[in-house]
Amino acid sequence: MAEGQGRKPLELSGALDKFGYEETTPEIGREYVNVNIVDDLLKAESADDLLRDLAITISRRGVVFFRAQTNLSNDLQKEFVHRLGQLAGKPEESSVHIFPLAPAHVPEGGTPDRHISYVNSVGFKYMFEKMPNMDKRRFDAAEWHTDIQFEPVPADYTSLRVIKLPETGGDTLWASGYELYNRLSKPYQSFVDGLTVTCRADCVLMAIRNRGEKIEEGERGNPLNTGTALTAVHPVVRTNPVTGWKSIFAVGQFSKRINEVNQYESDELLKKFYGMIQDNHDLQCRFKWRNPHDIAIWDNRSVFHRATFDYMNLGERSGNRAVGIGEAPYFDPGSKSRAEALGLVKEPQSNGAPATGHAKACPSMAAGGGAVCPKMAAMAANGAAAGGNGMAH
Ligand SMILES: O=C(O)CCC(=O)C(=O)O
Ligand SMILES: [Fe+2]
Repeated sequence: MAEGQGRKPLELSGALDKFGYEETTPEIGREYVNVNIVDDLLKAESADDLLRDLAITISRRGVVFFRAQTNLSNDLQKEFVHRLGQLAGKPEESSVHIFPLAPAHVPEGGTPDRHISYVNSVGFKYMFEKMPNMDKRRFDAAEWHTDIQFEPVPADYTSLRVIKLPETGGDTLWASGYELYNRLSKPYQSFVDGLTVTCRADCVLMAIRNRGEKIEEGERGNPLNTGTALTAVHPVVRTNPVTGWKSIFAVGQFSKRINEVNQYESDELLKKFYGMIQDNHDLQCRFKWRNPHDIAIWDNRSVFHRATFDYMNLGERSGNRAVGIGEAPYFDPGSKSRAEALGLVKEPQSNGAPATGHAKACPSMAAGGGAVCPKMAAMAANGAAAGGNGMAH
């Protein structure tokens, strides 16, 4: 049995209830208002309860934001992300990731630190200019991905604190992997459950080949993350140990090949998952960085994210990223989708379309086969909006 399989999801204690927040969209994202991570959480008397509840909240909402955390140093940011993971039950051997390449550019005032990745526009420019076949479009919007998916033991929580902002632009987007899974029909879910995907860091391997850069071969946050292969096999449907919910995990630039099907089918499936994110913007959220030291923390097990490179003439953008290492990904066949766990599953009609509102209560429509409700048809003819269960008859 894979490690973590059968693990019980974590429950909130309510420790965070005293803080105000706004849900970014119904599906994903939460922004806490007027909370200082250092004073109100890390150094609070009940820090463990607060941080455990925050980890659970990040895992449930996918991504959480705090504004203007000006007293959060690199060291505290690393401690923060590591403690979130520990309190949410990550294995003892997992710590904070070391990116396999040394940063191409440590921004002014930044100290070289192998546990911090500098997400810096000057560094990107340097990197992109040296990349063959880098077309304009890919320069404007990075690709959807989940961080360091090429490691055998990849990320749980990533924290990104943006320190230097352009005049405008540089928003980051997140998309819910839970909801990608929810939007597949039952037979499709059964088909993808249990498949595996090979992930590889081609961009890093290319930098080594083309620019002769040296790889960090020592432990990168876990004894299993070593060597130069930068390749791992993971489940296509991953169970999040904190929520117990299933998520599609095979999305983005590192996901190369679905192993149990032929090349053509693998290409099709990967394209389908990626396309579902692009076609369903109601499972995404977008964050506008407004102040230096705004911070986002997300759960890479169940969300994807994407940077926007639309600010190149509008000033430098620079962020400090600390990435926690979680557990080896697993698929627990006993786990549920988020919709099933929360009782949000809609009953399918015989034509496969989900029955909602009036359609559930109406005897004509419940008969299926595309039968039309006479009352709704009459109301539509009168120009009235038909909806809700209030029209049951
Ligand atoms: O710069 C951004 O908006 C996000 C970059 C990114 O992918 C990351 O920090 O993991
Ligand atoms: Fe990333």
